[in-house]
Amino acid sequence: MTTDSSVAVLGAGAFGTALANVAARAGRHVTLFARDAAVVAEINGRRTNAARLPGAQIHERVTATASLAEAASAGMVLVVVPAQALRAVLAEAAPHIRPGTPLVVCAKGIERGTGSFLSDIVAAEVPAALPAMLSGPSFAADIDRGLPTAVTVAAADEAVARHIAATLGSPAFRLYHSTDLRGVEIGGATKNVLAIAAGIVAGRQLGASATAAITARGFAELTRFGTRFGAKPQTLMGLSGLGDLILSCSSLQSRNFALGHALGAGKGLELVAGKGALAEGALTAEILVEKAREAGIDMPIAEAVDAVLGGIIDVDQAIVQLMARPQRAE
Ligand SMILES: NC(=O)C1=CN([C@@H]2O[C@H](COP(=O)(O)OP(=O)(O)OC[C@H]3O[C@@H](n4cnc5c(N)ncnc54)[C@H](O)[C@@H]3O)[C@@H](O)[C@H]2O)C=CC1
Ligand SMILES: O=C(CO)COP(=O)(O)O
Repeated sequence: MTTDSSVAVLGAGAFGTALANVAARAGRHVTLFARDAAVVAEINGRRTNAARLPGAQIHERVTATASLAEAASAGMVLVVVPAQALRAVLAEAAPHIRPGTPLVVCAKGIERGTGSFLSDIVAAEVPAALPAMLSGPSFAADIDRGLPTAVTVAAADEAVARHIAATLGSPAFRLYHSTDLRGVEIGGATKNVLAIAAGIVAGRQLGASATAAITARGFAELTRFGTRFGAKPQTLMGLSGLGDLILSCSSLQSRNFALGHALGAGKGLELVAGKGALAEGALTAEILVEKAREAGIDMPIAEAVDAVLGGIIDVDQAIVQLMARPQRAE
């Protein structure tokens, strides 16, 4: 592990910007990589990132750069680009990342096409780095306002996970450490798909009982999938699994929930897609369902979300299908 306490954040979206401020508040010098020169100028000049994190004041210890090489040589690197962009960003950054650098993926998803989990992409693209995952119930806007937030950080070596927690932690941002990388990344990827289902239920005004049912049965799916792929049940029941599922299935602040809500309220897929907000669950649903089918795991809610997003069935057909499933033991 490197002893350099500098932190880089690759990706100046909502979450990357919030995490850059988190690291700065923890006393670190932070380099924030944004690919857009105008965003770099705005962060370094006005100390704002109005398009991605409105209202945020960028900490004085954060310096933005458009140079991936400059950012990637920090002592710790947080990668906060959308899951589907992770491999390309890492491939470009790899030559500049020093061996033994903790490389903390803060995205949530599964790679389309390959079915790769995100920590496996790190291992493939930057084999000399130390892969880690940071995930849990945490809206960028809440973190940035200094509201109390708790997340999990996982790395294969507990000392690495502890080091990341110590580097980023502050009174309002609490990190629990774990060695269950797989559990942490599966919780984040899967909850996004399930949040779309919960959003549909709310948007269709099916009632609070239905929301609780879809969340609980969604958690059963998340647990089946996670344990099949090596996650520890304890991790899935923690912040990065159940905790994030509860948050994302209950708040319009979640872009995944909001996408489902719009669908449930009768908006067409084209209209919803045109809104432009990143909903990782919409990008992960198909590959999640494919992996589950291949592994023989029953995930009816995720399948329904995928079928609705694919335009194969409409929202009402999805509800009928879920309710008409044969009765079974819980
Ligand atoms: N916004 C939130 O509250 C939270 C987001 N996350 C996760 O963080 C990840 C990023 O989400 P947000 O920051 O919210 O998204 P966002 O849509 O606000 O920003 C994404 C950023 O990634 C950049 N980007 C996209 N492709 C890129 C590439 N190839 N190279 C460099 N930069 C690239 C975009 O320019 C943009 O600045 C997602 O996987 C999301 O699930 C996790 C927890 C909370
Ligand atoms: O992951 C998140 C909160 O933990 C953010 O949720 P959305 O990506 O659905 O906005």
